[in-house]
Amino acid sequence: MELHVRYEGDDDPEKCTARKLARFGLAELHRSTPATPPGIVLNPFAERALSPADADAERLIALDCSWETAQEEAFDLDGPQRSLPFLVAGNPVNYGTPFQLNTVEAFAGALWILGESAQAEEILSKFRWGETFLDLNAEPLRRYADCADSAEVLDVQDDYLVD
Ligand SMILES: C[S@@+](CC[C@H](N)C(=O)[O-])C[C@H]1O[C@@H](n2cnc3c(N)ncnc32)[C@H](O)[C@@H]1O
Repeated sequence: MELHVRYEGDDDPEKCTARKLARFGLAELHRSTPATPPGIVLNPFAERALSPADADAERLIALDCSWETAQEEAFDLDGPQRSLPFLVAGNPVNYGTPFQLNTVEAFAGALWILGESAQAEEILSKFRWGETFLDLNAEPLRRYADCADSAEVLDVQDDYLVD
């Protein structure tokens, strides 16, 4: 699966996971919206959750920006918009926070759900906390990857949401 990033460049470049993926040739950065190719857009505001029904996609697109500037309109990129279901961050900046993943975690979670677990492990292997993300989310990822569609993914997600 090709991984593409609309790169805003407003976050700490030293900690930016998208830049690191690009350095290893594991993702491609695009500095403008028109330059970003179409694909499944990983958008936390999207109504439809990513599911194995999206597995025929050729590309995943993330928006790498700070969470302060990650407003809904910033995700206006070409392609079907999908949110990731309940998963928690394993990185030191947002450890344990649900739904607010960094770019490599969002790609890895999406790849796992789409049946591309080897690629998920490959991209996370470049980060010392990468395995933590998979350890923390092992059960939900397995269950989401077994779903048929977005509605089933949301049903599974309900098991992890506390009232
Ligand atoms: C806001 S940026 C922050 C990136 C961070 N600066 C880094 O270095 O990785 C994270 C991106 O990952 C994707 N993402 C994170 N959590 C998500 C979720 N719950 N659903 C869909 N996409 C998500 C989105 O594309 C989002 O813009």
